[in-house]
Amino acid sequence: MTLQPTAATPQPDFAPEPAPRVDSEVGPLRTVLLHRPGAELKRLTPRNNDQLLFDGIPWVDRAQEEHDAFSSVLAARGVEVLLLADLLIATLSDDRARIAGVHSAVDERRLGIDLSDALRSHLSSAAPEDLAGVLMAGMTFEELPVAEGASLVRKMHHPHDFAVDPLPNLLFTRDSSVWVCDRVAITSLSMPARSRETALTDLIYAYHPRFRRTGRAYGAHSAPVEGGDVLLLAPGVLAIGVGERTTPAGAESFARSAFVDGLAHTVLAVPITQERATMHLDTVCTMVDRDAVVMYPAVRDTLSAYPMRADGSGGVDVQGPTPFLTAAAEAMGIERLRVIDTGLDPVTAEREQWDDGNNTLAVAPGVVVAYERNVETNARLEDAGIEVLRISGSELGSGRGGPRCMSCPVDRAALR
Ligand SMILES: NC(=[NH2+])NCCC[C@H](N)C(=O)O
Repeated sequence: MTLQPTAATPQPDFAPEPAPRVDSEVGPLRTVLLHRPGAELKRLTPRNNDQLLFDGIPWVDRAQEEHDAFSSVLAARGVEVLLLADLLIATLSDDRARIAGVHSAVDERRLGIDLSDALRSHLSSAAPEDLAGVLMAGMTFEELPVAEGASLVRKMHHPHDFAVDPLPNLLFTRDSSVWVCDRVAITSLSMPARSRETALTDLIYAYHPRFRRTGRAYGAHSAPVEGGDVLLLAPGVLAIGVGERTTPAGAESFARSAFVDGLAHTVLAVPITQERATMHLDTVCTMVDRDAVVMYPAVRDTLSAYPMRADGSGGVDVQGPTPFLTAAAEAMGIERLRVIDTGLDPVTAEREQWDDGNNTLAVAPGVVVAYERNVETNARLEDAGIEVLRISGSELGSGRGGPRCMSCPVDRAALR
């Protein structure tokens, strides 16, 4: 029986768009979320850059030029580029989003009651662009729109201290949300310098009209999982790096919730060294084709995995450890996962790994965006038949992230 709409049923006057989804690392990229670096980078100084997870002080204008060129390369390949600031500003025109946004920025433990009240009421009436500006770039005590001498906190802080911390790592949109199938997971970032980023992605996905129909993955879990650790090896197969950022509890909870939601049948937890150079799995390994990865040679033979599957009664069955490449191929249902042999001497390999040579963003199977500076790795990728779209990253790279870190795929076409 076909249900006929009653007169009271409002009819859409256009066919609804198919819901965005991401099932793989390499399916043709249709839509991606980037963040064009802005005023938040101007907050970096030699005194705070370590804490804010930058290895240098970027030249902001040049970083923006490099980023614009990155966006253009994607757009030229037919990718729709969404910019986080644009989405945030549009989101903040919704009053509920504005209230939540103000709440996320004002920390009573830092500001005390008087200053918090004053800042909340100021931000609540700010224009969406101005509120978005504060949410991203933070605010110093000197910039507080509150009369001098209003509170002890105000008097005793240095004018350049942050009343609201800046978020320079917003640039790395990969980490603060991750799409699995047709759902988005707001991650749980482990470093204090980044934890507030997810308040912004949470707002965007909750209130931006574009994502009204998007469901959530990973729910309100809080065990640390960062998107840079999550690789969608194939539909239904995830690899999750466990190291400096994602914890064993994070990987296990993410797997459990993916099984419950029917988003994956196998999740491989992959231990990675807990150090700055390898803060996420995508710093040592990214997919460049349906069945191929580029991998830091030093981990090629040692990377292992704990395969997790649903145990049939709501829990997680854990196996391993076993070699990563074998476990991945088995879960993906392929004979073997090809590793593009970068054949580099250990010193060149270490230098190019540090400069995000292994951190490529696939725009289609066999087509990746990579930093041009990693000359040797890129040459080997091309020898293996991968098309490399080079971008410059002399300034962008100072935050220790490459094309994959700087992008969050929102929609990829299915692999055939
Ligand atoms: N997916 C990635 N590898 N992201 C890189 C993040 C870099 C950032 N400065 C951090 O330390 O958190």
